Amino acid sequence: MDEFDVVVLGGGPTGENLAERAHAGGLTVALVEAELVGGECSYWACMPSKALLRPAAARADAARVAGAREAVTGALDAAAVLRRRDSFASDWKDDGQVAWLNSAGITLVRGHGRLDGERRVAVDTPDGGRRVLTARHAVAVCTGTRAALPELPGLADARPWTSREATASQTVPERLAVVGGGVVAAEMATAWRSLGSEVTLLVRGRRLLSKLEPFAGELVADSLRESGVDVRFGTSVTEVRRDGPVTLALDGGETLTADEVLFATGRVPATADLGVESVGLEAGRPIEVDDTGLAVGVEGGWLYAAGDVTGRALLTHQGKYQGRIFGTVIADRAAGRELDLAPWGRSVATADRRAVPQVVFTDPEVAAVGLTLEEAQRQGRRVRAVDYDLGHVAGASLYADGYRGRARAVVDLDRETLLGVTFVGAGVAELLHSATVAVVGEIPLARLWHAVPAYPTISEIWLRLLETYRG
Ligand SMILES: Cc1cc2nc3c(=O)[nH]c(=O)nc-3n(C[C@H](O)[C@H](O)[C@H](O)COP(=O)(O)OP(=O)(O)OC[C@H]3O[C@@H](n4cnc5c(N)ncnc54)[C@H](O)[C@@H]3O)c2cc1C
Ligand SMILES: NC(=O)c1ccc[n+]([C@@H]2O[C@H](COP(=O)([O-])OP(=O)(O)OC[C@H]3O[C@@H](n4cnc5c(N)ncnc54)[C@H](O)[C@@H]3O)[C@@H](O)[C@H]2O)c1
Repeated sequence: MDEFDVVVLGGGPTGENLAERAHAGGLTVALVEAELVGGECSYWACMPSKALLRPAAARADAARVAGAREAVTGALDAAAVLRRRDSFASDWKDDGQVAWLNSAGITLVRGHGRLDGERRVAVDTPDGGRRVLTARHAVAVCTGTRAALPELPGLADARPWTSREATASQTVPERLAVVGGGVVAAEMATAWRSLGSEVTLLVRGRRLLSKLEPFAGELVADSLRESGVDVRFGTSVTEVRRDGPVTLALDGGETLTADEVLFATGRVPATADLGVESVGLEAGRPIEVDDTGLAVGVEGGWLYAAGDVTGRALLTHQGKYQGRIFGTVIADRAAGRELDLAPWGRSVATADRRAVPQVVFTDPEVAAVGLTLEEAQRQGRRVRAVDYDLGHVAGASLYADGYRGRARAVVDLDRETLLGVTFVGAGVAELLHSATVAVVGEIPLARLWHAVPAYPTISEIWLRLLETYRG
């Protein structure tokens, strides 16, 4: 039997960060990984998807500026884009990340791990063996999610793409059907259209990106349509059949034939085959945690979870944030050090509730942090939405001819601080951190007037939002 202070289950970005912080706090740590160290993000999610999207954005930026436009008349070189994507996915090899684990003093145990009662993890190792690890202080579950596929006749036999194939495909399908209206659907429709696929986007609901401000999905849908994507709202797939190409039966009675179909229909937490029943939790459900990472409903204060598997915020940077905080908490509790549990304190993941930033790398980009107007109103806050057309900002009009975009700030009228900010437009991704700082810092609008944006940058949107609020 192997004994460590901490056993981390899952070596994605969250598990790596949690392991590193626990080790830096003086503990011995084993990290159990069933596939590749680095997790979904490195090989089948953030990195390859953004590598697929970046060439399209670079080309579109140039094509929107007279003078540069004339220099970018050809199509993207799909083979070169896919090769660059491969290198960002490290050719699906994890040597670099394993070297980092070794240098950080963390013990890697390869294999599929399962909880096996209190403080125990049983690992099925690749050589067919079984290794039981025990944890003196904590087990941390960081196993992430898997793609969710709906129950549809014929789907399993039709070999649909999930986010994995959509980010790793070595060929560009001539016709691609995309099912879903969330972030994966919008980004992957953008990416594959830019590489030459005829894309049909089948959205069950009435809008794209429904968790964000409504104008975000509207601007992205308009632009997808202009790029040639056939965007169909209020459309559901009822049956799937593959005989060479794939044929989708749609609820309106029509059929659609494509070479590949991507189901981008959400995620399920990776707890189905994790032995969670052995500690009294329900398989297939997210592991709910408190703000220090402790699993709710498990006695003894030894089981932690972080990242996507908790369902708190399905984003790499939020998982890493939780990993940093919860790893430190585990080390502090083991050493008997006092925790700082006040909101925004060192030992609690307050930002998960108040200030989650996200960039959707479509064209236009969507960058948002904190609450939308609808969420703030649902919480009963006294708020006002301040809107501004980004195209009217001097820096934006220099950035692109006919710049199209919009910004919204959600102002807490009682405190005159910001609860949320959304920017939609080309090149807004790098603006987002300014908004995150304003929301996390609860900076009064009266003080924001003194944060002077450089002229002529897109950041002048801050000044315009403040002027619009003042009236
Ligand atoms: C297409 C796509 C694009 C995305 N783009 C972005 C983006 O641009 N920015 C962003 O912030 N987020 C993005 N995300 C979300 C991001 O990928 C996740 O939030 C992030 O990967 C979560 O990290 P994690 O460590 O919690 O889980 P994961 O990255 O899923 O890692 C979990 C690890 O646990 C391992 N594991 C699971 N079960 C076991 C077991 N029983 N035993 C041993 N090991 C196990 C898995 O093999 C995996 O390596 C994207 C997601 C998708 C699908
Ligand atoms: N740039 C980024 O930050 C980025 C990129 C990709 C993914 N992610 C994260 O990954 C997570 C997963 O993204 P996602 O797009 O897979 O999930 P999602 O929950 O954002 O969207 C799922 C979509 O599928 C639809 N859907 C669900 N079941 C369906 C069905 N049976 N038939 C038709 N449509 C159905 C939903 O209505 C929704 O539009 C998100 O939380 C997202 O934040 C982030």
